[in-house]
Amino acid sequence: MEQLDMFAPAPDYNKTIKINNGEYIYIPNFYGRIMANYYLQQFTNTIEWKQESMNMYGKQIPFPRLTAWYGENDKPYSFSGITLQPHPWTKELIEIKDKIDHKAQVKFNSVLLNRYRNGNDSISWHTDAEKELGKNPVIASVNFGAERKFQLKHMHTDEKIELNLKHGSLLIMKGELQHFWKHQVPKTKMKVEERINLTFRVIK
Ligand SMILES: O=C(O)CCC(=O)C(=O)O
Ligand SMILES: [Fe+2]
Repeated sequence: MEQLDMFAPAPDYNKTIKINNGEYIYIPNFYGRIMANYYLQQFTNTIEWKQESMNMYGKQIPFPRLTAWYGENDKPYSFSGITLQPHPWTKELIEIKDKIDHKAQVKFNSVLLNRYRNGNDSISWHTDAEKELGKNPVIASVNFGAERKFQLKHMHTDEKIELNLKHGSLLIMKGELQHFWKHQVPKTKMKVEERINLTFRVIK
């Protein structure tokens, strides 16, 4: 029975992996160490990080991570009961967006940044299937800093997939994935450094 809790190892890198009801591509070395270090430092110092909170049963519960929203200014974004007005693109975000647009063959217009300060910061099971993202959204996620586990779980079959998202890596999720799979970055008891994640999206 223990097997039910096991996460299947990721089969292959750099090419499209077809799973039940979805597809993804994981590219561990999308950025080399020098560029990845540069972006980690830039984003740590220059992004307008905020501690947002969620209203739950009349109480304000802080998110277990810092967030920031950048992109085209006519595209506000709502999730977990909050609406964010984007900051304008920075030079570094545009550079990354151009490289990812090319790779994913999508013109992204917004990016949500998450900053996980230590192992106690996390994002719990959810989908990126908000109305504004439309049907079968492509989500491109870039990672800088500490390696953390990224887990996917099929909503109907409970099938699980786990990836260790490395410094400088890119993960693209597409097809039906957001309608059938939840994802999370769980807390960890291991001593980990900061991690910054950028998820590029198209807001319709
Ligand atoms: O930090 C990550 O890898 C995932 C972030 C995420 O799922 C989100 O912002 O929706
Ligand atoms: Fe997400």
